[in-house]
Amino acid sequence: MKDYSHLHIGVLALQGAVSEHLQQIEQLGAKASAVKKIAELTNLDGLVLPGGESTAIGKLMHQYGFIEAIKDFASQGKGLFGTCAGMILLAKSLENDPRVHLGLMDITVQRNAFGRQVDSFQTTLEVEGLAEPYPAVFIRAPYIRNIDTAKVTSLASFNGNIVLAKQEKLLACSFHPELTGDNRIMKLFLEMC
Ligand SMILES: NC(=O)CC[C@H](N)C(=O)O
Repeated sequence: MKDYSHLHIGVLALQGAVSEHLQQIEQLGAKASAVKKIAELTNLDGLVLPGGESTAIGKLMHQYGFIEAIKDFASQGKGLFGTCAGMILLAKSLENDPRVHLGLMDITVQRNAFGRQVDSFQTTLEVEGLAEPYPAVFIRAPYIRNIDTAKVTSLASFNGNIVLAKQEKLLACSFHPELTGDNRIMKLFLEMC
């Protein structure tokens, strides 16, 4: 197994699925910390923005100064991985919502994009760079409507919509990679960090 013990990855712990991410990062051999204050960003190599409720997380991020602090973190070349609500937080624009939170990634994201009937589901995805299909769990998930193709690379699609994309050291996915035992997407992120 590859050694990631030199990496220290944070998980933004304002709301949402935090502990599963911490476990997955540790499973891969990196150091993992829950981040509740901006001072805890110091010395991290990367940060996961977890799934949850993007409006709630965004509000708390504004309240605690995380918007500026995370933009600054990204400008230092540190990695950011937005999963589900985290993808919404990274997006430069939202299709069905006037809000922009971090606005770091050149993608347009549609919230709750799969509608009510298929609220939550699991499927397998072909992912660029992975030899075997990846089991992906979607929970009231967003997807990417548009990317700036000069800057962003699509790594996986589902029914013609992008659900995993990368832009330099930013990674965003629609699904919850922390909810299956399969840590290959997290590993992709550690490689970027
Ligand atoms: N599982 C999730 O993170 C859901 C995201 C949520 N629907 C939102 O808009 O914030």
